[in-house]
Amino acid sequence: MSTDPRAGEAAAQVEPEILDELLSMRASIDNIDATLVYLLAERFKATQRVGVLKAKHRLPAADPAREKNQISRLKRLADEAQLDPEFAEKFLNFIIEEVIRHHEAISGATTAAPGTSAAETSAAAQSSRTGAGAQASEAPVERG
Ligand SMILES: C=C(O[C@@H]1C=C(C(=O)O)C=C[C@H]1O)C(=O)O
Repeated sequence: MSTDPRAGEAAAQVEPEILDELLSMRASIDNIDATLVYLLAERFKATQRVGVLKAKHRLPAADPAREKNQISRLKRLADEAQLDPEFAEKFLNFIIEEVIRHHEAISGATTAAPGTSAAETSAAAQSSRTGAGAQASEAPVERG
C-alpha cells in the first residue's frame, strides 16, 4: 500500500499502475508549483524596487500603457504556447492589481503625515483610484 501523500483519495480507488502514473504526474505538478512560487517571489521583489523608485520620484502607482503592452505581449506568447490567452490576461491582471495596491501602500507610507497608518493611506489611495469606498489594504508595506 502506498504511503505517498500525493496519492490522496485515488490511493484506495485505482489499480497500482494507474496510481503510479498519477503519482508521477503529481510529482511534476509539485515541481511546477514550487517554480511558480519562486518566480512570483522574484517578480514581486522586482516590482517592490519599482514601487520604491516610483514613490521616491512621485510617479503614479499604475502605468496603464505599460500594462497594455505587457498584456498583449503575454497573450501572444500564451497563444503560441497553447495556453488560453484570456486566462493569461486574467492571471496577469490579478497580479498587476496586487502590485499596484503594494505601490500605493509604499507611496502612502512614504508621503503620509506623521501618525497616519499605511493601511489608512493605502485605503485612501485605493478609493481615489477606483472611486470605491475605502477598504483596508491587506498588503504588507514591505512587499512590491
Ligand atoms: C511594476 C510596475 O507597476 C505597475 C505594475 C505592473 C506589472 O506588475 O507588470 C505594470 C505596470 C504598472 O501598472 C511598472 O510600472 O513597471
